[in-house]
Amino acid sequence: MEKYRHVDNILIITTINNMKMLIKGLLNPLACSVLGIKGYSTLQRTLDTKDLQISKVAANGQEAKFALGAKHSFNGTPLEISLPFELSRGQHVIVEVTYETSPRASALQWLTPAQTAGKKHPYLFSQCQATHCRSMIPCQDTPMVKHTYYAQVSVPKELVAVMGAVGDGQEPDPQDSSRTIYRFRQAVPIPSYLIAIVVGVLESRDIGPRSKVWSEKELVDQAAYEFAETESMLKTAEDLVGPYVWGQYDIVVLPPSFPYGGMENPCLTYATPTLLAGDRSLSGVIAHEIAHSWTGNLVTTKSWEHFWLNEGHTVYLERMIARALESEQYRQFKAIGGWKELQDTVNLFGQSNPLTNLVPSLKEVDTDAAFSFVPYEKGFAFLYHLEELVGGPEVFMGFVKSYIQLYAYSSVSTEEWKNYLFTYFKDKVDILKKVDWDGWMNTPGMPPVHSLPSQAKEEDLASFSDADVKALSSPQLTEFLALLLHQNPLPLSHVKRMQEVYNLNSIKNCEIRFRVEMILWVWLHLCVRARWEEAVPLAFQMATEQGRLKYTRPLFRELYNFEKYRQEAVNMFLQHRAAMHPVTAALVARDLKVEQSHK
Ligand SMILES: CC/C=C\C/C=C\C[C@@H](O)/C=C/C=C/C=C\[C@@H](O)CCCC(=O)O
Ligand SMILES: [Zn+2]
Repeated sequence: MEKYRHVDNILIITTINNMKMLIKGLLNPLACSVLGIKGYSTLQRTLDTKDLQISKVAANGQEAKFALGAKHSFNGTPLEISLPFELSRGQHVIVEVTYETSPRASALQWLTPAQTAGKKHPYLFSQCQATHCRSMIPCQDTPMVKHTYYAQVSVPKELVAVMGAVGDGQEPDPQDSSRTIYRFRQAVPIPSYLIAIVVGVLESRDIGPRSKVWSEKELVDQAAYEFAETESMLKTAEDLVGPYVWGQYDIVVLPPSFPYGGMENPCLTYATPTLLAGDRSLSGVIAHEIAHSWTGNLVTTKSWEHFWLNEGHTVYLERMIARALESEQYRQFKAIGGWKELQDTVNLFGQSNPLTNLVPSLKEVDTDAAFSFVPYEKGFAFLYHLEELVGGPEVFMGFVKSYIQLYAYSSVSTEEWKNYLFTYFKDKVDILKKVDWDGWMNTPGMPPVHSLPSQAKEEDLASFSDADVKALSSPQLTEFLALLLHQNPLPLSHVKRMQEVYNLNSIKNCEIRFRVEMILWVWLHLCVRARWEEAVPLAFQMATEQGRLKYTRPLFRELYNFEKYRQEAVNMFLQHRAAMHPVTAALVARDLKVEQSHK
């Protein structure tokens, strides 16, 4: 099968100025062969855009007429280009779009010097998944289309630019000696959501033969220590699923406003600074992002309805890496934690909410609002269930490796994945036919089968002694507290007793800034849910000092649900909104029933 069908290239020539990217994006020949073309005779080409100011379009150097279509509430505006000449089948044409981005581009967060660790220079980072690339580049903003790209980025010489691509040199900007040009090449075809750029006062440290860690200098040595296991994770993943095709594997630690734990941009994984626990206890997120180098970035979901193909397989592979590096018991421990995350999500969305389907309909649904742990943990639970049916982890990993080899560089749907599962396990078709496919794929709520190891039970909790809890490692203590979050709200007396015994509130003074971010988040969630007023100021501090959605949204929701502090929660959000990432601000506004901002 031709692996590179419809590969086209995007050339990005950009000058980064304050709050704007002035870009001349060039779409190369083959682009037009996939641009929603209705037929080779028509001259209409359509690209996705959002809040872009288009100044000029040319085709093979000839000015081309263009028009922006109807603006959608969250999907942006189609850019319709009329080519000034007829096209014949297979003909090549270069489409050149000159434009600039908006200060409110949803893919970009522009940080003032005050919001950075160094406090002297501004900072920019992009987050394109799922459909924000169109606010940065006019493109075919769908995971079913893959393209290579080459980029030339001009930035003030005090700043450094990195991208989700292999660096191709840098030199002073010939047009402005106060600026530097950085060049990048992504030679492996990728979907638009994996285009990534970070610009700031960045330093790097080598952490392996193909890996650097990047961040502001204030965090870079801590980050180098935290992510020192990267190469062993990469090698373990290669042993499991084949060669790493991307060349470089770097990690950039972003400012605390970054909304996610990590993001799998090829060659450049993004990481939240809340992973800098000081004891490498949160490196599972890096294993997750490394696993995406195969499941998600090489084999990609064809549309966001099939997102579970990216995330379910990646969580499964992440936990197989953990199994190889730690133990099968550790994989089970993480699986139990994942099942509880799934229970939380289903409780939050509602048992009958169709967005808790493994394959939801997303028609007219904002993917950011639809995002949850369902594709991750219901997807993992489903693959774990299949693993048990077909004969265990080694047998099922044979399928996963084969599926990756077959669909590498392509985009896949659930139906295609299922067809190959039946082909691969042709001697187990009778077993596979007994799977409750509709119950797993198209039914809301918890899975029809719970095949994970038994949960710690309520009575187990009671058996914990003070000494037991004090002996727990960070991840174990986090898991212990998370167990309590899944029970009914603790009485205020219990939470106060826990504070007496474990002195968890003092945890905020820990010498390493984020060491117990996760524990503190769970502990504060428990306290506010128990309506313990003494915990409220710390909860507000935690909810606003970092912007990881996994922490920020639940804390703001819990504070909003604490009647006495509802107005304070709204006021605190309004006070911090301008400094928040646009996606975080939009989602917390929705949670607190506050009007969206249109800055
Ligand atoms: C059913 C949902 C369909 C599509 C959603 C796709 C993307 C949603 C968009 O909001 C981007 C999500 C990016 C996630 C990045 C990293 C995650 O793997 C980890 C998030 C949890 C964490 O903070 O650890
Ligand atoms: Zn992921």
